[in-house]
Amino acid sequence: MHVDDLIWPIFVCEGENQRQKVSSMPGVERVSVDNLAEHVRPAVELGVPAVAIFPITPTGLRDATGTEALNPENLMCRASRTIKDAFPDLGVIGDVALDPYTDHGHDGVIENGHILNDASIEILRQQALNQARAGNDIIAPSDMMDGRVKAIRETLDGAGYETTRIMAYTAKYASAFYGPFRDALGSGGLLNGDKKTYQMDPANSDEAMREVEQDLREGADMIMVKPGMPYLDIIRRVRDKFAVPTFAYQVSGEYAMLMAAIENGWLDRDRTIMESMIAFKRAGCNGILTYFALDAARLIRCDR
Ligand SMILES: NCC(=O)CCC(=O)O
Ligand SMILES: [Mg+2]
Repeated sequence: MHVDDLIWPIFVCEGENQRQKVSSMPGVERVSVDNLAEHVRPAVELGVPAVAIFPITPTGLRDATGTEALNPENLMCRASRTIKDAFPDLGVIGDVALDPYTDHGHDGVIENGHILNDASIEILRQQALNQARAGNDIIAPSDMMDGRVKAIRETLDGAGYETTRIMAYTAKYASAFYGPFRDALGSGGLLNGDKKTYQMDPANSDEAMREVEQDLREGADMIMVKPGMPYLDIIRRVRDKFAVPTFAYQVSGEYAMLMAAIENGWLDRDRTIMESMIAFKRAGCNGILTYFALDAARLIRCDR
């Protein structure tokens, strides 16, 4: 386990001098762009190689097709430029999906209650390009539409962003463990229905193999399994079958669950955090997206 294995997800909000607590994720904050460089400085100092930005779009900027996702001045783009200006060597990852921008909370566009796969992809490819132009090093499509990796790769290559990498949220399960994240983004109350027609069934493990095969064929550089701890078997299957760079996302619900027990004194903080990290490595992960990234980095460096 190395500090190099860690990716820190961060929440960015509008306003000035904001640092808002996320009640269901103790220790996690939403930070405004003016505070962002200070916020990520410890990650840089600890040697964490990358952050993943999650913007909180004000309700008034959300609409049915996620128009704000394509705005070069949106929160994601301003956050990305701010981080890159302050710390050019810190990797910046941007999610591509419409859920932070839609008024219905779905990852794509909806018609008569159904997600429109191909119409969504046409927007997602432009969203990816918008983020690449802002300086994101890695585009991380988390929408789960079929064919989006190929479309995004073609769009990036066509615009001269051949070196912008794609980390595909490939095996993203329709999970209850995302609850606190939707709380952090303020999208929980907005969501109409559920995401089961495009995210995966937790009972299905073979489908994850087909999803990985497809995303790799379409040009994904790295693939991700999400959530993390309840899906270690999927990570192991992916590593054994494909031996490609594989990442896990230890999601908000996993963080909330561990923090709740830690704060009650029911679990030992440091040992629990590190054991959860080591479990990902043992399962075959090359990297871990985790809200514990700074804590884990300090523990690894033993300078807490
Ligand atoms: N696309 C990013 C997420 O959905 C994160 C989920 C979580 O942390 O619960
Ligand atoms: Mg897929």
